[in-house]
Amino acid sequence: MRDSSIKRSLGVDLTRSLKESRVLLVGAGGIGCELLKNLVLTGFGEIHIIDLDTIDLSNLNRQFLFRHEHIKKPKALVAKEVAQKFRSDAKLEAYHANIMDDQFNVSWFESFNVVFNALDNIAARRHVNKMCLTANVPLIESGTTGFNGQVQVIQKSQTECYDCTPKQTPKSFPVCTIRSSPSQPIHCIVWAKSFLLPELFGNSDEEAPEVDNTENADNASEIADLRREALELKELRQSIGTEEAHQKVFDKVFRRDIMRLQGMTDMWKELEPPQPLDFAQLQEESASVASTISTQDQKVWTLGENFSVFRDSLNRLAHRLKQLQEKKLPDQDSPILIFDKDDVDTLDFVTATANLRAAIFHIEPKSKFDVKQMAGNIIPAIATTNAMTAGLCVLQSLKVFQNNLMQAKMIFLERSGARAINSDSLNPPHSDCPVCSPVVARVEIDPERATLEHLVHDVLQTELGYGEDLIVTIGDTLLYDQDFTDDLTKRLFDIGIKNESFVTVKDENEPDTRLDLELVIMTRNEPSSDDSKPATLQKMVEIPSKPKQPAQSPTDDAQKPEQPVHPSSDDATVTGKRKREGSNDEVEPSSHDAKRLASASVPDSNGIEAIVLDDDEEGAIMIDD
Ligand SMILES: Nc1ncnc2c1ncn2[C@@H]1O[C@H](COP(=O)(O)OP(=O)(O)OP(=O)(O)O)[C@@H](O)[C@H]1O
Ligand SMILES: [Zn+2]
Repeated sequence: MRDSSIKRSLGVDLTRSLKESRVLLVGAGGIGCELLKNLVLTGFGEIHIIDLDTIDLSNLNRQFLFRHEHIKKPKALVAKEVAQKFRSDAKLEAYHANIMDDQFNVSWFESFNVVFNALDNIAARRHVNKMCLTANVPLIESGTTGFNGQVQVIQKSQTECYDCTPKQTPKSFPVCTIRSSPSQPIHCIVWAKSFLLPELFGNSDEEAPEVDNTENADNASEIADLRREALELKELRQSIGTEEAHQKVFDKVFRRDIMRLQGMTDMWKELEPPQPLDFAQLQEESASVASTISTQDQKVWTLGENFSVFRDSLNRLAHRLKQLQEKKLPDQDSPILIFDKDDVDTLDFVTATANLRAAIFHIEPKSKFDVKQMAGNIIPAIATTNAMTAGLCVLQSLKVFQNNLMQAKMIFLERSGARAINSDSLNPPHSDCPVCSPVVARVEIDPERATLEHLVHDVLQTELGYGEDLIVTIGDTLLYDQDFTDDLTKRLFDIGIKNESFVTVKDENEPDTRLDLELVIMTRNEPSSDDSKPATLQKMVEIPSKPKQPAQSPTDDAQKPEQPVHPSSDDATVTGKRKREGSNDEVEPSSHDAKRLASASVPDSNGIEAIVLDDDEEGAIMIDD
């Protein structure tokens, strides 16, 4: 976009703020590539991009900054290089690194006006959320799955943070369902990917996260049997690479193990018992199968075809393993092969063996394409969802730059509802959120002299007025409480507290208990003089009391805590009252007026008429002109 067009759309003031801004983009994948293009073309002045990964063939269909010649190159560096061509005066900085590395500390985060998350995992999202809260930098969090997308604006003390609502952990299946009584295609796929493949080619001692191995009185004997079976399979590993390997594996997992299960009649009172497969019969059926069958990934293969792909992929994997073994140096660990959705040999093996197992348990088979989605835990990434989400991220960030957090929204992209784009007001922070409810304070220490006692007595008790009853922890490790004073005389550095460590302080004083306190430890650059205190608070902070839990009225019981909260239009921060159940279309008149005003053409301080982009009442994006 030309500068003059940007100015006309955003107004002179906002355009200038963007030009002078310094923003961080975390992740240069599906959303990240789109977002970087938007940021550059909208005129953001300085953009830092970080991504730990290199470019893969499977990224090219939607991560449009990348081309075939970029495969194996760092995403962040290529993204910077390509986006620079859109606007030569944009200042871009790229890091091929993990955002969780220590070098990206609170002070570094503080140097940005806004941070954009375009990540694909909870751990990194949580980390950036915490860093932004501590550095008091607004965060625009985003994510997509298939046709669904979400954008959330997070600002310390004013909105919900990423961790205010619990996040779903990936689904796991009980070990007995996977190993003895599958009833869905996914059970057979998890068995092939997380049990059979690792037993034959991988690290079978590692527990797969999607298999729940918890033992209890009901499944103890079954688990003992399964251990024995696994041991037999391990022995079979020796035969891998020989002519008869596929028959040995087949006879064990698709015949003998199944006959044992069949014999457990109690299990099959309600269900149809499993039927072992016959090697000779399938050998015959597969004789006429074309050798190209495994390339037909949208077709659901017949039993004979699955048998053929099983035999063929087992040979391919065995050959690869042998080659790796031959190259292995004496001091290296034994080579292994692990599942990767983009590794055709492992995907063929998992598809074929999952389908053979599905036939045994009377479960519908799946195409290789479907198995790839299910085994890779992937919901297909859709380029247009990413593009729309990235656009919405920028629109939301404009409100932050306009100091207009009241107008910022939680945005949802959906395919199923009446509208593609829906919005909701931002919720205030949850008072019991372990991440954003603590008060943050900084403590400067002289690393040579400061002990835990200096922290507890000088800073917490003398400066901040804590009583005797407090608990000090770092991560999950207890540093101090009234009954544990062993480390008091030790130097902070010697008990694992370094520059930018987070130390949590909990007040145990009843009844007037203060909110939790998060201390960020900052080491002094210059050694301090001997008569100065080794640990001091950088700036005094107020630590309010914990809010008392209100007595619940009967009507409160009907309200779920997750329900959205409307901001009241005249509040400085996002606080407000709960929306009534089923009142999605309810509009507050005062906020309505505010929105109409914001979306009208208004002359800015230079008299230029700005066309302001905004959400309308219904959640759609509107451009007034
Ligand atoms: N801790 C981290 N530090 C830096 N970048 C990260 C971190 N965790 C994830 N990322 C990056 O975030 C991006 C997320 O993008 P996306 O969701 O499109 O995933 P992808 O790995 O590119 O694609 P897919 O998983 O669908 O094959 C990836 O490029 C990934 O490397
Ligand atoms: Zn929170």
